[in-house]
Amino acid sequence: MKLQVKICGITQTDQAIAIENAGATAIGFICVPGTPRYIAPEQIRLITQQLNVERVGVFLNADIDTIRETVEISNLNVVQLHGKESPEFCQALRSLNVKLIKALRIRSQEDLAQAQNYHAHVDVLLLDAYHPQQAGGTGLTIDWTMLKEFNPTCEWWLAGGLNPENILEALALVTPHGIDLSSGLENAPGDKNLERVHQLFTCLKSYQNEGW
Ligand SMILES: O=C(O)c1ccccc1N[C@@H]1O[C@H](COP(=O)(O)O)[C@@H](O)[C@H]1O
Repeated sequence: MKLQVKICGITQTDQAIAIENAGATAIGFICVPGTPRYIAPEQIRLITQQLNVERVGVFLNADIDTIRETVEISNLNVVQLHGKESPEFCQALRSLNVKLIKALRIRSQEDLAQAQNYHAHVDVLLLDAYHPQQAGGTGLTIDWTMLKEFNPTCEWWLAGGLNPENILEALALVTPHGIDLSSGLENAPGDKNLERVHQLFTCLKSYQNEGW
């Protein structure tokens, strides 16, 4: 199966198109007001109407009505839940008919064990690094050696501090179905560095050529 590559925290149309052309399979938008990469639904729509790949909205403890309205206005087809949303909440979101990603912030095997409560209710489990104050986009990495035995019954994607310098080291230790990158490809929050994006896809070509 081809590795899924989500690039998150997009705020500019030209960068979104360049990142899609570079090989991303999903483009992510931060729908969390008050955070540095936040982008309003009407602005997201202007970008998503130009895209042909998956269009992901990232939410943090939002209610179902807010998520539904944002999905409709923004023309999203994937929802990523990055807060303390319960398995029951994930199940309720199935009514929206979007692909559902649940992020778990991992600092221990106990955090990882939470995955078993979610895999029946979502399409993808996304493992991100834990930070005591910030919900995401922290640039912190997970201790990848903790994930060696991780093998849920649904797809799983790796996130947290990935960048062109460390991606091959991570993928030598674990074999996720997808990867998700944000701050490791930025000039500043919300402003992607396209040179680093191209460096990433050059690294990934060598990974795919090795038969993964
Ligand atoms: O990026 C943000 O600002 C953000 C805000 C609130 C929730 C999630 C957020 N980003 C997610 O964080 C991970 C990893 O980011 P990084 O590569 O470590 O910078 C990614 O899944 C983003 O969707």
